[in-house]
Amino acid sequence: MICQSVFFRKEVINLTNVLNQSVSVLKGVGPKTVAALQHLKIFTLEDLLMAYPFRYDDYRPKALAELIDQEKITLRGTVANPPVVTRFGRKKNRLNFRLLLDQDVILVTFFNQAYLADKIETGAEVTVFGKWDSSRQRLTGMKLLTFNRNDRLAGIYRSSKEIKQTKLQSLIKEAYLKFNAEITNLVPADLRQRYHLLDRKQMIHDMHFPLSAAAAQAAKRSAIYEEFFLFQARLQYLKRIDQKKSGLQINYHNDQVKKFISGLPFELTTAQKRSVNQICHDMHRPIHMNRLLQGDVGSGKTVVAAIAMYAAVTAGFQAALMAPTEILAAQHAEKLFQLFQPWGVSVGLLTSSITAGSRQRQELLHQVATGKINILIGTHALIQTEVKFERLGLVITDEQHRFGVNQRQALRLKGIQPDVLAMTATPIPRTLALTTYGEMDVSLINELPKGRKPVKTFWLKPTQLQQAFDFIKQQLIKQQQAYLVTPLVAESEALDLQNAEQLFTDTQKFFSPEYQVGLIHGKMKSDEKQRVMQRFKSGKLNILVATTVIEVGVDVPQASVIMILNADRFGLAQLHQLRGRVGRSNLQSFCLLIADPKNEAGIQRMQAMVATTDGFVIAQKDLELRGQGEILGNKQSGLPDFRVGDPIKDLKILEVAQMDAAELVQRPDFATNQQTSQLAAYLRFKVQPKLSFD
Ligand SMILES: Nc1ncnc2c1ncn2[C@@H]1O[C@H](COP(=O)(O)OP(=O)(O)OP(=O)(O)O)[C@@H](O)[C@H]1O
Repeated sequence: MICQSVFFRKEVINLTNVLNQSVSVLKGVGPKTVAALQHLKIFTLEDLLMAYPFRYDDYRPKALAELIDQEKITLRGTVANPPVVTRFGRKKNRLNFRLLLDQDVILVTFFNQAYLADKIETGAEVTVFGKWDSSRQRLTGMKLLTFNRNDRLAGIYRSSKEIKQTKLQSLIKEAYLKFNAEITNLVPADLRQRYHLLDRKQMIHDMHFPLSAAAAQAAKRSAIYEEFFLFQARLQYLKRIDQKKSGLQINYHNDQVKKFISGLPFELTTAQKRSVNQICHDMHRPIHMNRLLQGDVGSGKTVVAAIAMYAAVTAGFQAALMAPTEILAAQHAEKLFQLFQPWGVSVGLLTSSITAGSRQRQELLHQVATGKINILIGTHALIQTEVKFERLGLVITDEQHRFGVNQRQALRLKGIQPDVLAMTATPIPRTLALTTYGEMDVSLINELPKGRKPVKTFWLKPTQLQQAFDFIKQQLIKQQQAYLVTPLVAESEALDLQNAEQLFTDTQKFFSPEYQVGLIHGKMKSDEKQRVMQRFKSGKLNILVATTVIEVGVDVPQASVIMILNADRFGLAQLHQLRGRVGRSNLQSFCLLIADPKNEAGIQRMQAMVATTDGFVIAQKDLELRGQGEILGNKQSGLPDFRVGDPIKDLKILEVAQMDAAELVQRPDFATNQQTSQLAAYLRFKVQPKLSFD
């Protein structure tokens, strides 16, 4: 029995390997085509087979009576007169001929395809795909088809300049014809039966070459389930491996950590305490920690991270903190420096503006490598190969969805199994959180520090700008500070900068000479930005005019008002982040949204912001509104890219597939059970190379 199952597993892996071969095994696929396919994220035969069409063109000839106006259809008939080519404009032409269909005659027009004239002979039968105009009884030809009795729905794929539609279609066809025997089911039979899903081979066939629209639809339903199921299974499998693997045991000094906590200028909230306990418990276990710290803006994640880092240092380890922007890295470094100085913990800051090869950089790297620096903070500069730690025990990533999985893995590579803590303020609903962070354990900070007052939010029209300025002045009189934010409005960065500069000038005019105004934007050099930020923090500047560079994490508790111009240009998640820059102390804070939205979605976004300050409610609303019109900051949700499934539109399928995958993969007999061994082998194969750094 044991022998059999081992043999069975080996065979499965071999089969998996066949489809994991490079596309170069196909006829006529040389290095150029390989490179072109790679741009479309197609590397292996399996990628090619799973590069599904985004729509279908119907190549089955229809009868005139069946046609609907403006529909793309195919007609087959006899050419009634020789084609006439008329030239117009500089390089344009039109080709007209009449097509006889039983008793009816219709006009066919091809634009700028005069070369087709040679192929259209009077009396010959032709098949034309095009757009039907019923009022003029005219077909605008798009394609002259070579008639094939088996023609059906033709898949239309995402193609590129380097690799054209027809080439892609023929490659997929070839891959399917040659290798379809290697396609094996990954979703176990009982789940396929339960949801009436297609066999995988049939599904892939019908996704590419469906016999009917209904067949394509059924295949798509199965493909969406499979995609979500495999995604989640992979995350769960990673988690399973992580749980089994031995990790670092960080024997921190409990008394020292307690002392450190009681030395903080405030009492931790219950949610912060709970998170600290969970993190410390994980670190102490000889099992690898992979935890997500989720908390709304201003909920106090940073101090929790600081306690974890301090704990690691008391056990003789180093810790690293990776932030998404230089401003944020510098802010963290400054705060942690102050916090840790009395405790004899050394903090270093490494960013790309400390230039390569400079003395300062060499010295810092040396101190990190020899363990003189206990805590290193930085941007993605931390993952460069030149950075070597003496004894890295804990890695923290801030706003982790901004880092790719590879970047996170590269940082982990730097220690021997360091524990990992990721922090995020993105309040995504539970189901979607599972999709993004499914392989992680989660600590949730679901309360704000005591005494915090919800930020009062007002929506004003651009004509009320004067009133807004007056209101801001009242706050400044009370020694408080203000942010004025302009979004990226124009296509060109230069124009955006002009907008910010204009606002800066207007603001100065209004508030000078009593109040000092600063300007910060993405085009400034990083040390310049930091200087401006520093002046704002120290209170030398009363107002900071900013583009969205201040969006994440900036912490200036004395700032109590934020005004956002053209607020309807932002997505809800981004507005919530921006608003989170105020309300970070006991001061009553205000958010003024200046907007004149042009569409319903914009109006609803403004209303949602006024109605609630709860990040989870905002996130839910964001999902509902998504797709209704262009919004900036769409990428903020941090959701992975799927090929066929849409995690928002297909949320129901996502939920079911996630639950099924999680349940299956965590079963003790997952790898050996006949039902799931195929899937286990597939996951092992998919996951293994990526984990080589472990
Ligand atoms: N328990 C607490 N009581 C009072 N103040 C606190 C508490 N915890 C944190 N703070 C303060 O609240 C402010 C916000 O905390 P922090 O910067 O850690 O929030 P965050 O969760 O990282 O926010 P964001 O996601 O917006 O960056 C800081 O000034 C911090 O010193």
